[in-house]
Amino acid sequence: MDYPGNLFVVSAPSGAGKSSLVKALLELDSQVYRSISHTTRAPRGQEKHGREYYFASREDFEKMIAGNAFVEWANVHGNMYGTSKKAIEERLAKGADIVLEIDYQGALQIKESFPHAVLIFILPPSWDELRSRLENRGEDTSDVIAVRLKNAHQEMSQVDKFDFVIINELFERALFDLKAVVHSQRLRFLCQRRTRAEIFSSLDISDSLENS
Ligand SMILES: Nc1nc2c(ncn2[C@@H]2O[C@H](COP(=O)(O)OP(=O)(O)O)[C@@H](O)[C@H]2O)c(=O)[nH]1
Ligand SMILES: Nc1ncnc2c1ncn2[C@@H]1O[C@H](COP(=O)(O)OP(=O)(O)O)[C@@H](O)[C@H]1O
Repeated sequence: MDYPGNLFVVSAPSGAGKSSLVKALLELDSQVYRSISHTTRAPRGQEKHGREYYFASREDFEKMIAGNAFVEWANVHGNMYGTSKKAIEERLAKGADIVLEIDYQGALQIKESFPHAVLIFILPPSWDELRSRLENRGEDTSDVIAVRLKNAHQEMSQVDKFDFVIINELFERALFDLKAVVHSQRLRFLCQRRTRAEIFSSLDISDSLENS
């Protein structure tokens, strides 16, 4: 499968700041869209169906798996999460850039199906900071936080399978790094994904290089 749009995958342990960073990126960059995943997790306080996630029953989620509706899915912290084909294929085919906020299992599945996908891993500066971000977010019970911190060890051990690592210590610095990755991929895209004729066809220099 190959598409003209760029596909960015952002993974991180819970609380590292991936949702905040992706949200800030989208506010600054109108050419990038966030894919909305399906999940069996219950909505948090402010979350809305169709905005943060499509919230689904386990039964409906399993029907979607059986119907081959997902490009990737995984069980994360005891809930099912998946990216539907519908969520990304139409937009990518139109040349839009898509960002997926998914776990490392999903990220690795995406790389298999979309070798051009750019995998970005966000790390917190320390365990203490990760814990305090989860606690201060105030969305999860202490049991849920404990599971997420425990799973963070396994998740962080996957970091070397990613193309880029961003340390989210100072938020603005991490956002700058994320923007830099997106920007550099757009520039690289020209050479990676287009023939020379396609690159030159939009430029005045196309004729002079035709026979070289
Ligand atoms: N594989 C996969 N993981 C997902 C998807 N959507 C979200 N996740 C991951 O599931 C994990 C839990 O997400 P969430 O419940 O929103 O909690 P948070 O990470 O604490 O914000 C995170 O690692 C997400 O990146 C998806 O469509 N596929
Ligand atoms: N660089 C940062 N410094 C301090 N707090 C941060 C930083 N980045 C994110 N946070 C806060 O940490 C909490 C977790 O961030 P969030 O984006 O929800 O993480 P994730 O999506 O990875 O679970 C939120 O309350 C967020 O406002």
